[in-house]
Amino acid sequence: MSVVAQERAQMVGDSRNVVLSVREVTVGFGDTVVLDKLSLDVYRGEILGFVGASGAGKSVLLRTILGLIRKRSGTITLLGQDLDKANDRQRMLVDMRQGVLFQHGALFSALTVLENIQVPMREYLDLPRQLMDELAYLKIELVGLPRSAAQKYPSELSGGMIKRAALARALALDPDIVFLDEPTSGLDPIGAAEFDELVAKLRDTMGLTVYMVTHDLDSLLTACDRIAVLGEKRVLVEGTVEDMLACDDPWVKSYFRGKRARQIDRTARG
Ligand SMILES: Nc1ncnc2c1ncn2[C@@H]1O[C@H](COP(=O)(O)OP(=O)(O)OP(=O)(O)O)[C@@H](O)[C@H]1O
Repeated sequence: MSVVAQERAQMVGDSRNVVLSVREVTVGFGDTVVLDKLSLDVYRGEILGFVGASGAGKSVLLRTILGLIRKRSGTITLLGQDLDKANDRQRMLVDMRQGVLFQHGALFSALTVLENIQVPMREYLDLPRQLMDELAYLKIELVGLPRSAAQKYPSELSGGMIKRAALARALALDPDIVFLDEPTSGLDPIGAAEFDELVAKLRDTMGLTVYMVTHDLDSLLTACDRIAVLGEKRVLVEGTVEDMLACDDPWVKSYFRGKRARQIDRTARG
């Protein structure tokens, strides 16, 4: 957790303020169980990196948390609200306090960047046009896009700009938590590192909590405060990079102690 986030957490008297709590969640399709009694906590102000082998169920968990897939059992408490017990209004309030950046950005191609950012505002708020424009421009600035990007369509943007525009849309309602699904996939290493820096900056300045599904070792090793590894249908191990290095699970070992990881570690240590 960053110093700023820690200070903020201490101010409210709880340095381990849980924003998302997943308890014994089981999800399956037909005869196949994908997640089996999986539990995971995400704390306020942290960047949690969620990693696991391809097909392990990272997207399934994310979609379950977002209410897009029905779980078989277990509880998910987001921002203090047990999602199973939420009525429509409570669900809407939780939805307003979370932002999502789907893989590949998932911007509406027929809308400009400005209009894309305004989609959540139109859905949840009743604001005059001029105010919505001002707010959207603020988000554009926040994610490091030039003002001129506002009137562009997604097809006119580079991959990195699309990610930033999608992040701006995820931040449209000043959420408490953002879910990022493979945010740096498709970006070159410099673009990916810049995106990671942006996410860390937003966490520091806005006190944002970040749940990041990623395969990107650089992100995991340099941007994330904590890492959770999905395997065998549950969270195999969670903790710091050191905890990953100390883990004896073969997949975790090969992932975090492989050649690529050693290269990143050497670069980080200068
Ligand atoms: N709607 C669905 N119906 C049936 N099976 C599904 C459905 N969605 C996902 N699955 C299965 O659940 C398993 C986990 O898939 P998921 O997409 O969550 O993996 P992942 O960890 O996100 O993989 P990747 O890193 O490759 O994106 C896979 O075997 C997939 O085929």
